[in-house]
Formats: sequence, structure tokens, C-alpha cells
Amino acid sequence: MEQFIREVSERIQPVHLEAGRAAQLHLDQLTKPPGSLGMLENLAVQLACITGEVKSVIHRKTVIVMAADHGVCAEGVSAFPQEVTQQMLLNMLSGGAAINVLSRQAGADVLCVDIGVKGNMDHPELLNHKIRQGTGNMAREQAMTREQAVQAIVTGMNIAIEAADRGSQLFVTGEMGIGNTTASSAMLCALTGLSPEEVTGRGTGLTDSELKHKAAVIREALALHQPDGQDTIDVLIKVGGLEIAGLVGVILGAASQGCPVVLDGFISAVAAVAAYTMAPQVKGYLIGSHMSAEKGHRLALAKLGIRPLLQLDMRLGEGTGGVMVLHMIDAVSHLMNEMATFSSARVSDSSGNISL
Ligand SMILES: O=C(O)c1ccc[n+]([C@@H]2O[C@H](COP(=O)([O-])O)[C@@H](O)[C@H]2O)c1
Ligand SMILES: Cc1cc2nc[nH]c2cc1C
Repeated sequence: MEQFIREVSERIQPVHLEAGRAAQLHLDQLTKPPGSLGMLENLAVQLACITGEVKSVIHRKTVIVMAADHGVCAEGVSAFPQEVTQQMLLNMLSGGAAINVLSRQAGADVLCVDIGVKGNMDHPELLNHKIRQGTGNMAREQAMTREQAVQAIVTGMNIAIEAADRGSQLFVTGEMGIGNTTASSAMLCALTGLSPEEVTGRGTGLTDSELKHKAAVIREALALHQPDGQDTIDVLIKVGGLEIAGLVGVILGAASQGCPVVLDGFISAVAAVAAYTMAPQVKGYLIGSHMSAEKGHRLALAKLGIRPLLQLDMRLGEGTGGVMVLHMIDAVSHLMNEMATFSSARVSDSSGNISL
């Protein structure tokens, strides 16, 4: 299975830089001062680089919500009880969570995956890929075995690749897992060398003293396991999460199919840092959506060199911030396809010329 992960990673092609240059030339011919559409222009260029087309239209978009539980919840690191993971997953399957509402509005499909939720569920729409009943408590033991980490990545890869084969053209990373900001913070420390105090945030809403305790739990887990930051799988085994490993697979699998990957919040960004550590060529496919209120998100995005489009102070996860950017991706497609050029509309350019 590790061989499969390598093969999929090696299938990720460099993005089409010449299409990106052509997109910039087209943008500069449209009836607006050069650069005046700001970050929407960067988005248009990146979409051209990924799709190889100046005027791409993305019809089918899929949010993949990976759900799993975290043994480290026993240390009192979340404001919510662990059973909320399963309860919210059922809410998503019934269509009542924020991600369902926002995805319906944005015209995206939602795939819900149980990759390691504690408890057993049965729902016709659920993709049941449970690897184990939540992770081990990183404060005392490894989060998962090597086989489980590899299986989780392969699961994410296969789900993305199969959805792309069925016609999905773009993916949004989503997750649900009480305790997963602790695992994500620990992973980010291991992958970057940043300290727990720098990266750890309040997650679902910890108080000041609870936040200090959470950073101390992460510090102790890192001291106990000494994960190797060059080795993504080692980091996942020791302090990771099954849904985070699943998202690493989704990101690499989607990129291997030539699809853009819109990253949601902190957990998704850490999964992207982990994917990037395994396969740096994935970077061109990653689109930053929003800047979460979770403290470490800024640091994870900085590691990737990604500037997100939105700052909405969201910290929900599920893929919700990512889906907000789907509206912007649609807007960019319309601009590239429908705006008049200086010559077609007979508007003078900055030199006072009307080209024919
Ligand atoms: O996406 C984010 O930036 C984000 C920030 C804080 C919390 N969350 C969500 O809240 C849950 C994790 O929070 P916690 O406090 O239980 O670690 C998990 O289900 C995430 O989807 C998500
Ligand atoms: C209610 C609730 C919904 C969520 N969605 C993602 N993480 C969540 C955490 C909680 C607590």
C-alpha cells in the first residue's frame, strides 16, 4: 500500500505554467485597469495553470468530509464531548449541518466518510471506511499503527480518484472530529519545528486555562514520541488523526487527477502541509479559501506560501470556508468567459489607443 501512495504522488503533474501566462495576457486585455481584479486575477491564473485552459468552467465540485475521533479527548482538550463527532456526522448525512446548506447553495456534492469514528453507524449515504474506533491517546500511546496511517491515506486517495473518475472536477477538503485541533497542532509542530504555544488555539472554544493545558498536553506528547518531521507517516502514527491522514490522501489523490483542491480551515491546512512534505509538487493544486480564527492556521498557510481569499473569522471546519470560495471560483469563470476586451468594446487603453 505504501507503494500505491508513492505511485499516486508521482502521478501528480507539474501545473501548466504556459496556460497561466496566457490567462494573465487575457486578463490584461479585459476592460479594466491591469491587476484591478486583485486576488481574483491570481485565482484565474491558478485555475488556468491547473486545468490547462484559460477559460475553464468547473461544473462538478465535491466536498469530502472525513470524520474520526481522537483518544486525546480523554485529556480534556476540547470544549465539546467526543460523541459530538458521530452526532454531527449523522446531522450531515441528514442534510442539516452548515456544510450541507452551504454546499447546496454553491452547487457542490458532499461525501461523508467514517474513517475512524467511535461508535457504529448505519446510513445509506455514509461511506464506511472505519479503520479503528478513534485514535489512541497521544498523551500515553501512539495515535495509530503504520498500517492504519497508510490505510487512511490510501482510503482518501481512492475516494478522490473515484469521484474524479465519476466526473468531479474540483475538491473541497472537509472534516469532523472532536479533538482534531489538538492532533493538527501537534502535527504542525512536528512538521515545522514550531512550538505548541505558538500553534495551539482554542478549537471549539477553550478558556485561557484550558488552552494552556492543551498546549502542555501537546508538548508532552511530542516529547514522548519524538516524531520525525521529515516523515509524514511517522508524524501521523504518533500524533495524527485518521481524518487528517484521510485528507492527506484526498489532497494527493485529487491532484493526481489534475483537480484543484480548495483547502478549508486549520485541520485541512495541516493535512496540506503533511501532503506537501510527502509530495511538494502538490502545491500548485492547492487553493487557500479563508483564514480561520484558529491560531495555527496562519502558520500552516505560511508554510505552504498560500494567501487565502477570505477572512471571515470562521472556525467551524466541515469544509464550510472552502465552499464559500466556490462562489468566487464561479465568478472568475464568468469574468474570463464573458468580459469584453478593450478591442471588442472599443475602449481606450492606458496609452489612449483603441485597438482593432
Ligand atoms: O477549520 C477550522 O479552522 C476549525 C477550527 C476550530 C475547530 N474546528 C472544528 O471543531 C472540531 C475540533 O475542535 P476541538 O476543539 O474539538 O479540537 C472539529 O470538528 C473541527 O471541524 C475547525
Ligand atoms: C456542534 C459542532 C459542529 C461542528 N462541525 C465541525 N466541528 C464541530 C464541532 C461542534 C461542537
